Amino acid sequence: MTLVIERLDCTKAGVDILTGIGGLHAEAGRITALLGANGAGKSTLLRALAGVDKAEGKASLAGLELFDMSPKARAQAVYYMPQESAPRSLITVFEAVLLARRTAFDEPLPRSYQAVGERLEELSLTSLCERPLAALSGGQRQRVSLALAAVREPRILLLDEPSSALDLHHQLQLFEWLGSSAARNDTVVVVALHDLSLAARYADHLWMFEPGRGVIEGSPAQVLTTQRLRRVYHIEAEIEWREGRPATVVPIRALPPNEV
Ligand SMILES: Nc1ncnc2c1ncn2[C@@H]1O[C@H](COP(=O)(O)OP(=O)(O)OP(=O)(O)O)[C@@H](O)[C@H]1O
Repeated sequence: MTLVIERLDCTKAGVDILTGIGGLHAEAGRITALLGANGAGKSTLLRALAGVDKAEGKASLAGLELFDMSPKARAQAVYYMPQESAPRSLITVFEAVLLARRTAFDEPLPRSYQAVGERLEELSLTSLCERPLAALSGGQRQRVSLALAAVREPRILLLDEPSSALDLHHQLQLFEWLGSSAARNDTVVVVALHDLSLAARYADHLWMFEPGRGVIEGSPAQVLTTQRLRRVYHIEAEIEWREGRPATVVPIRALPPNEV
């Protein structure tokens, strides 16, 4: 199963944010990372796919035409997790995740309890399940946001910088969990990321905003080149390879405009 974006255009407040984006694929069961500089349009692309931002286009997954779906069906099939983490509410972690599950599934309560328990366990949140959302740290709230997303079991999961508040242990744990969860559930997972080493290591496929070319796609080995990092991020960088693929991107220095 593959998400295919044939074309996508998005205008906000009279400004063209995305024009002529197309020719993009994201295979189910794999992690696709979405890369690009600040303001390139990563969040807008994910929000447009989810129907959160108004956009025109043609995108499909196994015969499902995203832009022809009712808002309700689209909200069930495609979930967008924003950069901001779960709200500082007084309901507990368990209640919040259970509510998300019950909103998405009409099922017997014990089944919901089981699904919620499993997701909390997988994301190391069991010990926090009685804690109000307002009493969590930033990283803990970001992991709760992931549980809120995962428990809905969308066919397409779009994550906007899901590891920005996480310590190193939880970053690695998140991407390992994401990879196995995508494969187990045959979910299309697209993750907007600034950390190129995480993208190199965990993504099978990359989409990258490149000035003048829209969004290009390819394997980490095809996309992550030092020349392209100069053009996209205006940096000098070294790329370390392990087992035939880029493993770590080491930023060396920010380039002044006359060197890009
Ligand atoms: N409501 C809006 N009205 C006008 N322009 C907007 C609006 N929202 C976003 N933009 C512009 O759209 C462009 C893309 O923004 P977007 O948030 O998608 O970028 P991004 O790649 O996710 O950036 P970042 O890495 O900083 O999160 C930016 O230039 C931004 O200023």
